[in-house]
Amino acid sequence: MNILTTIEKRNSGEPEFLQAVNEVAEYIIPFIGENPKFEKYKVFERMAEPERVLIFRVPWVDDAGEIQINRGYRVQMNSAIGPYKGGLRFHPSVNLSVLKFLAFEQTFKNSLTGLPMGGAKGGSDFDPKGKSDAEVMRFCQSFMTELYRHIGPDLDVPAGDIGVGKREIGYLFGQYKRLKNEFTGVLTGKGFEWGGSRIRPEATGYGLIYFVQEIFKDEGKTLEGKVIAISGSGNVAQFAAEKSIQCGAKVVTMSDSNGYIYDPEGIDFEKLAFITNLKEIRRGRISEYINAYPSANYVADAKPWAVPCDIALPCATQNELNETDAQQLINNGCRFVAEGANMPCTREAVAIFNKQKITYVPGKAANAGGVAVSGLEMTQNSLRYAWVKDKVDDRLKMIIRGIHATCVKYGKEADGHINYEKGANIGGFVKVAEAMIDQGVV
Ligand SMILES: NC(=O)C1=CN([C@@H]2O[C@H](COP(=O)(O)OP(=O)(O)OC[C@H]3O[C@@H](n4cnc5c(N)ncnc54)[C@H](O)[C@@H]3O)[C@@H](O)[C@H]2O)C=CC1
Ligand SMILES: O=C(O)CCC(=O)C(=O)O
Repeated sequence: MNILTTIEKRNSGEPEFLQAVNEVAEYIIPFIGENPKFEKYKVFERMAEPERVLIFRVPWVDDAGEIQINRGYRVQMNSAIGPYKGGLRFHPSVNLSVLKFLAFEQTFKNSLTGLPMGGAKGGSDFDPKGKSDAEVMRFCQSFMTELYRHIGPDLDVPAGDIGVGKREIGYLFGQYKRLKNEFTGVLTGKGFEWGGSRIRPEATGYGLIYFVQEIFKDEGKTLEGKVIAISGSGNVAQFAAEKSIQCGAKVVTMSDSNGYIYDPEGIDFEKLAFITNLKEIRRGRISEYINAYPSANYVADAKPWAVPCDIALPCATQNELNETDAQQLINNGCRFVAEGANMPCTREAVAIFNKQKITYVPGKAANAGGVAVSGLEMTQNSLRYAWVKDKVDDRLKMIIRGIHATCVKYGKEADGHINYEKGANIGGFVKVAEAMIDQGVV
């Protein structure tokens, strides 16, 4: 039976996970064909099977005194090159398939950073939207009351993802410290005052723009005056927008799960500060933007891909950009797509980008800046030291340059076009695969 048939049979009913595996397989299976040792040691088959999956009950009491029950998960995918590392997602759509796809992607992404981090992901179907701070705290405490047994600074170091920001990391860290009676770097994305790294909040969004700048640099271009469509309005979207504006680009859209805003004059620093306050403090909806800035439009129940732009940065969630969106973006002049989110483009959308030679950068390369700075936070915690902002930012730029170079090395095609997806998948695979062979059949 061929490799993919076995994996598909074993994971039937997990569409997101199989989508992620199929994407990687498209490039890795031919690569394995040219490098038979990887076949002999069944490296790809082993990489597609998590080392461990934890599923647990998370009971908590809401503000009305009612008992609520959610499901918690941690998928510890691969520890060949370092401790498990990857975020926690709190969102009603969370299930095993989604977390396995994210943990699988994370393994390749972490490898690309060049830092010693394995791959993991976790979370819960808990929805923080509409919950009080006290409810979020009680949920986080209950979640950590089980998770703490399975993580540690040299074992597994979770961080944030959708629905998990500084507030949630604080509650999770507080409970871990209380249960273990020790102050260690068991989570990243911590507050600066208690072990967090400078630039970690900004890192995913900034890293995404640094990656686009690397591509433009090779072509002798800059971001000055470029029109950018961004989806999402959370952590990644906000800091991708901030860095884009700093570089002289014009950001015209942002969105949430209810719809998007289109501001043809561009979202400037003041307007972005309004969005940050709206999302991080008031926890409101993006539709409120047009009350403050009436010259912008709000489009309900839609994604921002019909808007003319030079560059599209999907920064919300998986499968948010399909083949119709891809063709519409191209018809409107878009020539660059870089994923701030994990797997936001469907396979059909990517096929259209590849066929029409649109520069497309997958999330495992383009959004690796976040986990890279998490890795630097782990380093600082081990040193019991805190680097200044510029030092972390310089390291982030250096890591992104390295990832770009790896993609070019493995992804350059005969006609000079760079297939970043091919480059990222092969580049991420090689290091993990070699480590797995070195460590025997485990
Ligand atoms: N936070 C980080 O450091 C990293 C995050 N990512 C990825 O970036 C994406 C966004 O994550 P964050 O910004 O951290 O989360 P966040 O919770 O700060 O923001 C999520 C954003 O996505 C929107 N969203 C969620 N579900 C949606 C849906 N079904 N349709 C449309 N919009 C939706 C939300 O309204 C919000 O604007 C995710 O795919 C995440 O896995 C990737 C690398 C690192
Ligand atoms: O910072 C981290 O450890 C995880 C970031 C993350 O979840 C991701 O890269 O998707």
